[in-house]
Amino acid sequence: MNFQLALDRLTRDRCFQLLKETEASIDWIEVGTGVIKEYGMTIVRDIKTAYPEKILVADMKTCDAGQHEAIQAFEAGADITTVMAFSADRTITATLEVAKDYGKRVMVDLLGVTDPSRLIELQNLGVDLISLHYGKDMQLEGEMKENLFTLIDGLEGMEVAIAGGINQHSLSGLLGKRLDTIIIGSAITAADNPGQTANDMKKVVKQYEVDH
Ligand SMILES: O=C([C@H](O)CO)[C@H](O)[C@H](O)COP(=O)(O)O
Repeated sequence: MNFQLALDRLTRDRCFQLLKETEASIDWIEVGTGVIKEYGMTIVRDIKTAYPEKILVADMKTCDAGQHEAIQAFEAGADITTVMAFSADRTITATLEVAKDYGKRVMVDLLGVTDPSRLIELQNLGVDLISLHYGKDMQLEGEMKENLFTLIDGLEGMEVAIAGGINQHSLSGLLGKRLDTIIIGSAITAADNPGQTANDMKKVVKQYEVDH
């Protein structure tokens, strides 16, 4: 299972500091939407240059102009760019086409999607990587709900990531689910000791994999 660190609402210096402290525990680095809005594609480029061996996810959250934004992300060095599942099909296919040209990938963000039939449509469009997402603002109303998983009931042939306020307490409850990537942001980035927290959380995941 991949462990993805989401860098959100942070300064550039803090992003690099956090990466230094956590790099041994993380597999994928996500440059968060707000960080990209603050610093542009330059920070995606600079992080990929500093960590070429890590998979870099540019959380573009594209919802239109798919071709242009995917080119921006991949030219900056992203391995994966994100596009919103509610976007027009044409936006999603345009993003997928660019990814194919670059030999890169697209993660489709399911934020706001409640109808499982959209998953079938996405699969028919050629999507092979999705993220279940309980948004930052939704988190103000409580923790991620179990019904998020109904979206992927019976789903096969797609890699599944999950994000949304996952912390040291909720992590273990996710490990029995059909998940390929766990995305963690503030539980690590706002921790007193991010390096230790990332290490502890990664250990829980690794131990689960050893046991199952
Ligand atoms: O995508 C995210 C969110 O929409 C803010 O841009 C976060 O990266 C994702 O939710 C993970 O962060 P946490 O919820 O803080 O774990």
